[in-house]
Amino acid sequence: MSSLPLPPSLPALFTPHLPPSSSPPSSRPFLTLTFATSLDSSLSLAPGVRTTLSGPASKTMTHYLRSQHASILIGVGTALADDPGLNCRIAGCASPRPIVLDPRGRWGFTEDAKVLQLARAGEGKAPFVFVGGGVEIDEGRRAVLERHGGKYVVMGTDERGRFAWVDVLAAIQREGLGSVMVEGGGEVINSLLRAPENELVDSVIVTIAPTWLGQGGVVVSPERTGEPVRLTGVEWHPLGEDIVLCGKILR
Ligand SMILES: NC(=O)C1=CN([C@@H]2O[C@H](COP(=O)(O)OP(=O)(O)OC[C@H]3O[C@@H](n4cnc5c(N)ncnc54)[C@H](O)[C@@H]3O)[C@@H](O)[C@H]2O)C=CC1
Ligand SMILES: Nc1nc(O)c(N)c(N[C@@H]2O[C@H](COP(=O)(O)O)[C@@H](O)[C@H]2O)n1
Repeated sequence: MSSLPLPPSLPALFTPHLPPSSSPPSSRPFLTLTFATSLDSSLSLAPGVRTTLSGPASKTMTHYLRSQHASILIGVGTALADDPGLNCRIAGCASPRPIVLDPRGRWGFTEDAKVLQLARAGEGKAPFVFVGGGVEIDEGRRAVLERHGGKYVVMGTDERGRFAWVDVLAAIQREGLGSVMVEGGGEVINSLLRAPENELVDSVIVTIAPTWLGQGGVVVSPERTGEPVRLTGVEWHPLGEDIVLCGKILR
């Protein structure tokens, strides 16, 4: 796979919004919430449809962000829709450990999944798949995952079949992963942006693409469980034709 060139000015712009390179031991991983959105707050044209929003410059930024996190997290909806690679394609950069939230065990991957192809090629890492306690794990699939260096992690779920975000972060911490970049999709982002879960978010980096996807898309709009969720300490960085918004959630 061809690698992306890293513009020398890029790291300095984003370092203040990324996990600190050295910090005292923390009780939970540093969490960066990052995604690309349209002007009408859509992540994709429709559920299950892979949709390119980022231009080349902001896509490179996303790969730089991947290199600066120990792990990258998506929901199973994104795994099924996008068959993503979840690696870092900047030459010489480390790739994060992919984590897929799959409480009901819906991800029927084979070894042709892009993330596993990349792991085999030494260009990425195999995923840790977080499944609910009631899931009957397919032993063939477990073997495929473990052969590539991945694994299933069994977690407790709430009455709606969801993981509590504090439990997800505790499990990530137990794996020795000190930071996580949450990339999507809609359900994952909306569940993390609502109060009180949004207290777990350390940094927000959003690529805004100059496009309206129209109705029917997967929309970022969290349930209103408290005050409106506002960012503070905001910076806007134009990258190509996109603009990248960085900030912290106002407490
Ligand atoms: N533009 C962008 O940056 C991105 C776009 N996408 C797009 O988003 C779409 C997928 O979004 P969704 O359908 O909303 O799927 P999703 O990726 O948010 O996955 C939803 C599933 O994840 C699991 N999940 C979510 N939150 C959970 C929690 N707290 N505990 C346990 N399990 C949880 C559940 O099984 C749920 O059904 C795709 O079309 C994809 O292309 C995805 C990532 C980034
Ligand atoms: N930053 C960004 N811009 C877009 O336009 C996107 N569609 C996404 N999607 C996310 O990236 C994953 C694909 O990753 P690979 O290129 O296959 O490694 C996709 O699954 C979404 O999480 N991101």
